[in-house]
Amino acid sequence: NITLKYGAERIGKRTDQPMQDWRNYGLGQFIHWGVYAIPGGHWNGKYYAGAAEWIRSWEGMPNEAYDNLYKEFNPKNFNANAWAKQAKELGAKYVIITTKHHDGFCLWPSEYTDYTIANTPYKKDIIGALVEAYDKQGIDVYLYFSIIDWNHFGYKSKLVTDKDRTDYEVFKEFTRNQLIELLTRYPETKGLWFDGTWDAAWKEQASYVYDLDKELREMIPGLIIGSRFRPDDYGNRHFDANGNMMGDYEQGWERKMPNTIEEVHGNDWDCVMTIPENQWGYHSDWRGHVKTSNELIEMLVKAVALDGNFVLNFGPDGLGTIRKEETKLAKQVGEWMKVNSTAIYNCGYLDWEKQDWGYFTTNRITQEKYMVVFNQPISGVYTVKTKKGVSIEKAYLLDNPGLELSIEKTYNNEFLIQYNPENHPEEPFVMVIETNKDQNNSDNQYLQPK
Ligand SMILES: COc1ccc([C@@H]2N[C@@H](C)[C@@H](O)[C@H]2O)cc1
Repeated sequence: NITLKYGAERIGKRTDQPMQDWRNYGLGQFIHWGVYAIPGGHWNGKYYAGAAEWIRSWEGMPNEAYDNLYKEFNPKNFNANAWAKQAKELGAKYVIITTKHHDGFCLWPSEYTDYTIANTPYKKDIIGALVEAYDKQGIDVYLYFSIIDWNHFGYKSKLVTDKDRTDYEVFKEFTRNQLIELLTRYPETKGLWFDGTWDAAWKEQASYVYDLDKELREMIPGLIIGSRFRPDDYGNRHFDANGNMMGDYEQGWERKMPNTIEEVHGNDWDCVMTIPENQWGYHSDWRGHVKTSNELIEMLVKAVALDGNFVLNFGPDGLGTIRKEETKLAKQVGEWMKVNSTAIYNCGYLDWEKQDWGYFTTNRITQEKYMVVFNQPISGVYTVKTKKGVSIEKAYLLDNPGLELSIEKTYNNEFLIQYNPENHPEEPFVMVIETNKDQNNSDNQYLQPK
């Protein structure tokens, strides 16, 4: 190990209640909304093939044109309560909302720039309305904040000249002011989801970011910040020069998933996922593959089975409407969650060998074990390899506990559960398994979920 002044502040997982609550969410919702939703991936009749929230960087979109779009931002269909209600029905336990994306447009009336919602025809505080609406639904609120800010004169991707450096100092104070402003205005905030921290300029700011991180955490005890925020003494993000994770969970899985528990290095982590292949902000013409509910459910279960959270993104359009494809998927996933969320909420990794039929999850509080089935074996035989001395005594469907499934124990301590449904299930289903080691959990000493 080398000595670091600005390396990982902690080795190992946080064990405080706010972090345990975060760990037990399972499913979250991402909201990407801003002025980029007005063009929705098109300009002058031309189609922008990139991610819609990046359209300002496209040569087909003059900066001048983009930077004036806010003057027509007037989402007359915006209804924060409707969004929060839909998220509740989806089964999301937390929401991450873009306060400011790379374009620098602020969805709250920041006093540190004029480029905010206050100077649009809409005028009203979008973030405040969303925080209140989601809070009312009992959904914890996290704020996305882009360090990159194309609108601020002092933002630089790299520091070359002395003027770059003096301008960047102004930008650093502006960034600090906005973050303090957000946590002051919205003290219900449970955490910050930083993005746009890959620039060389930012990677040189270990000391400033270390102090800012501390200052923000002092403002809201228990505040949760991921691994994308701080650079260490050598400009490393996510993992410091000693390989220790900085921040409270790994933000390394954007539009991708780990496949093994080893890949998550024993850390907490989230996977943030788009419904189309690569659109976070609203694009009116999704091309390529659009994920089905069963694909999204499998990603959710896979994330939970590997001790992570799955955060599904929604990109409302320029008038504040959540598009029909997203509404349909929210309903489908929500219906599945109504029946099966027992295998998701408060659940995580079970260290039994992964089998082809699907994923194991286990409730961290009750130790109850689940098999979430995606690949029904033609044989009707579900193989389960437990740990030494652990035998399966009972197996049944989560949504039909009365129907006990037959279990055979083989000579090498494998268990074969037999299940042949008369008709092919249309979506993933959950089996509950009870073992000889499952003591009566009613009096367990673990903290109860909130
Ligand atoms: C390839 O570089 C990037 C940079 C930023 C992103 C942003 N992170 C996601 C969470 C969205 O906000 C996307 O715009 C994606 C890809």
